[in-house]
Amino acid sequence: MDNNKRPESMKRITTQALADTFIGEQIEKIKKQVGDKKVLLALSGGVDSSVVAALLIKAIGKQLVCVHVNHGLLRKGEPEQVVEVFRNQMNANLIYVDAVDRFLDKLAGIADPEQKRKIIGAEFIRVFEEEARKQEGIEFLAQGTIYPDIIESDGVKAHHNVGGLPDDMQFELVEPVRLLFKDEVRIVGKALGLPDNMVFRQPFPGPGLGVRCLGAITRDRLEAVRESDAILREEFAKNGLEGKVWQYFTAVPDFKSVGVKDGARTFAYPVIIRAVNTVDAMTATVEDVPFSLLQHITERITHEVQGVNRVLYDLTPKPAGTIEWE
Ligand SMILES: Nc1ncnc2c1ncn2[C@@H]1O[C@H](COP(=O)(O)OP(=O)(O)OP(=O)(O)O)[C@@H](O)[C@H]1O
Repeated sequence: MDNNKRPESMKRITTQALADTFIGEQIEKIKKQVGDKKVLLALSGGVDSSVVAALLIKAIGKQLVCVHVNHGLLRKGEPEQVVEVFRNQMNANLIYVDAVDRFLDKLAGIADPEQKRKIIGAEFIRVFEEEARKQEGIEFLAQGTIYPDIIESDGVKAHHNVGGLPDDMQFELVEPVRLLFKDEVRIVGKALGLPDNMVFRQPFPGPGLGVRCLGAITRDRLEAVRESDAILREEFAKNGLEGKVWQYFTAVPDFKSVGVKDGARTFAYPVIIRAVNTVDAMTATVEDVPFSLLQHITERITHEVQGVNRVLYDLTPKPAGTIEWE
């Protein structure tokens, strides 16, 4: 049987009951595959790796070693939430790596988006590899590969997660959600007791806020992206747009403009708001956000976020613009 093909008889997981059955089956499978050995997992706090972590914790408890890398490019509150949910609530074996300085030092002065992405990806593998080498007796690597990853890689085994590890570090893979579609992964995550804001999280680029802090990343602009993004998310949630708008975020360009505050001249950065809807990410339309809400968000960002004196709303559909700015 082709392990990479979803059997036609497999029912779409649409209810908690179906999710519970799936969870029960996977726990048995994982126990059988892993035995008393140790499993390593890179845990981003995104839906896929979080669901895999929760499943494995249920199946093998502390035999799972989760590694969460804080590279400084995560959204506000995310690294804290990973620690709270997995270490404090689920009692998981979680290694939290503070690699903020390491990533930001490597990225200093790098303005080209492609180069930024490459540096972030390569540094992530390096940090993960270092942590893996500190562990003894790891035989398995768990991954949040999902069915679209397999379909997109055309049946070739998808090492979508931590591909790039050196040859002497090849582990047997544990991929319990590999035959599931995203909506099913979310239902399974909910059945496993993961918080809604983790399970129904909007898509987030791999390089994180790094590609929303446009041009060469600086700490002040990165904080401006993180804080303005948190305000945008809070206001969208309060005003019924969370779960309705497909993706929304802020970006901060690397130029300043003149403004005025308390009667004095300012020279500070603008924040760009983007809020789009799409079916397949190939094209996207701009959300018609109520003007009064945009005004309120502008008021909050210009008052609460350091070093910002303007807010712009990106009205560009895809095409001509892409969803992300970099
Ligand atoms: N900061 C991080 N710390 C630990 N692992 C990470 C981190 N960022 C990414 N990963 C690992 O790389 C995988 C792929 O990351 P990517 O950002 O492409 O997200 P994804 O495919 O949507 O998965 P997820 O929903 O788990 O984030 C993640 O599933 C996770 O295993």
